[in-house]
Amino acid sequence: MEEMESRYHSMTCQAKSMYQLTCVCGHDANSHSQKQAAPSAQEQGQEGPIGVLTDAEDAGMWNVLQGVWIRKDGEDPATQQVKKAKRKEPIHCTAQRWRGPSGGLWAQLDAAKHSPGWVLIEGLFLRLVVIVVVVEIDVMLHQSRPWPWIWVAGAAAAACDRCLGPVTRKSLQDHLVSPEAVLSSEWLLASTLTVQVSRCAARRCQCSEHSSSEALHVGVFPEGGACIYSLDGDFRKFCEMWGSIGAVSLNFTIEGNTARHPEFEDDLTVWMFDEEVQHKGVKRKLSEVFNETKENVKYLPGITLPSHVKAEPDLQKAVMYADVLIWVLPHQFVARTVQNMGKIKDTCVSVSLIKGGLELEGGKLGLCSDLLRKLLGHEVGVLMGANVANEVAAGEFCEATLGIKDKKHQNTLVKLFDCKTFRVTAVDDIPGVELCGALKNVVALGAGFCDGLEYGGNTKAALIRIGLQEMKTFIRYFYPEVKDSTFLESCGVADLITTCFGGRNRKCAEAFVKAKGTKSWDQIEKELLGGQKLQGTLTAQEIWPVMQKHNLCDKLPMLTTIYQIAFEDRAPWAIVKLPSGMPTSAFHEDDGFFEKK
Ligand SMILES: NC(=O)C1=CN([C@@H]2O[C@H](COP(=O)(O)OP(=O)(O)OC[C@H]3O[C@@H](n4cnc5c(N)ncnc54)[C@H](O)[C@@H]3O)[C@@H](O)[C@H]2O)C=CC1
Ligand SMILES: O=C(CO)COP(=O)(O)O
Repeated sequence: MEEMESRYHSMTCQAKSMYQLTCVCGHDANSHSQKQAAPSAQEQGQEGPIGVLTDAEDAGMWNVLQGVWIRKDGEDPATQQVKKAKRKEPIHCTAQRWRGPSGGLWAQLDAAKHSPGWVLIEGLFLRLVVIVVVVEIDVMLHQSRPWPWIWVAGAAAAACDRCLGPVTRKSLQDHLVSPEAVLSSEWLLASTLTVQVSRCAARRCQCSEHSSSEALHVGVFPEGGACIYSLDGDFRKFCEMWGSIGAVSLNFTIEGNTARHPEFEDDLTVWMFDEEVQHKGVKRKLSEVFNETKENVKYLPGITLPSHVKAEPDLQKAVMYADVLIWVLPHQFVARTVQNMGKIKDTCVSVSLIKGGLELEGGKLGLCSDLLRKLLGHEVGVLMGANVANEVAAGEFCEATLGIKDKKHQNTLVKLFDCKTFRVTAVDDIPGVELCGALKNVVALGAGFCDGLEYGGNTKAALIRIGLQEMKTFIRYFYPEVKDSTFLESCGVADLITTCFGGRNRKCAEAFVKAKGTKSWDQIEKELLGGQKLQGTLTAQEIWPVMQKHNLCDKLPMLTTIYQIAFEDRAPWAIVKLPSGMPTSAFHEDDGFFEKK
């Protein structure tokens, strides 16, 4: 788990500076090294007697800023065994230093605090070392792209952006070496390869701000992982650049945000459940048409998505390198999809946009995100809100609520999703967010009945209010810890309103009433949704046995009535004949809804 966290963390831009070894006196490794005259890159490898122990000016503590340190165990620093490990606590060193054959400077661990060993405090050729586990080498090698230096190039390009504008990845790749060369290489050889990369970056960066000596060096450990060095050790600049490589392997990013945040990779892969569609009079695969036209002609016609969004019909290929899986499919397909997914990265995190999929499990109400968490074995957050798809795709302003516990993931995911037209607020209330998303679809059926009966705005507003009240009662029954404030987020009241006015559940429920019992829900779904799926009816069926089992029907008269109209032939007008004596409001000022100071 620690390893997983470390890997994922390393891909986050928030982790920018944390792998850096810094002396606790406040200097970073670089500033220490600048106590002496800074030699050229070529000279650095020769500085100090190779393999001879020397005394530095200071013994002391070093901080591992990016959480990972490189060490050798045992008394003898000449050992070939190099280990990477996660570490948050400072490292205590003696004043003993040892310079390895490739110029790496090792400090002896203080035996009073650690088991015998050595820690790398300066990297090859340079004054400071930054070790970053970015991507596993096998992942890089099996990418359809030519070679991992694409990612390196991404960093180099970002480094040059300020002076030259974007440098294309293609042009940088021309200078790069083959992956096989690295696989067969020793770790020291990898450092030779880095020179080629840095030359490549330097050639493209000729402004006074980025001299060639500021280029990045990137090496690859034979056992996996990448190692990034800044040549002359300008730590601040390096940190800025680090952001661009740290999360650059996020395979799934939100279009638009990739342009704003260079730390996310451009590619956005969408697993597209393949089906045949008629396109310009010819039967073709949906994914093929999408990749050609960038339009999902079946599910989101009329919207052209940017060129870096790619459809992948092969589920296993689509997910195998993803760092973030974003779940947006009707909940009835979730379990089957997970079963067919094959291997995913250990460090993956999921975000579910799925509204529905509730299940009673041993008296507890299970959520779709619980199922995903159980099947996938990794962190699952939820993103819900007033987000009718075609409006979001058209770039109209809206908000969403991210429910997630883990702060590290929260920061990255907010950055991934949040933009000017899609504002994301994070809360740590997963059940509150997710259940609001699921239940509002049932209330929307009530709003649709109301429209089918051609009642006016006041009536619908009353239904929305009562619906929100019942949502809260239901949710609190199973999850008493759910916060009142969650209902005021986009996932609560806002999603309820938009769905009751513009959603598919509303639309189908209106048609259901107008058909006066002549059409089934399946028929209406087929006629009106063109292959899309209705979630509110399924969710109503999911919660009904739960409400019965827990004697909630009396407390939830509107949800009960909606179910009875939808599935038990109750007359639609019953929606406005709710029993009297219901609580007039679940939201009194004194129950915490308006959070007290
Ligand atoms: N459409 C919307 O406005 C929003 C939808 N959601 C939620 O996202 C989830 C998905 O909804 P939509 O994208 O609207 O889907 P949808 O209701 O339009 O259903 C069609 C989708 O299901 C996929 N599909 C069909 N058969 C499949 C199968 N056998 N296996 C896997 N996938 C299959 C199709 O490829 C297509 O992407 C739902 O839980 C919904 O509540 C959340 C926010 C907004
Ligand atoms: O969830 C949605 C908007 O946030 C979409 O709602 P419908 O499924 O009712 O269209």
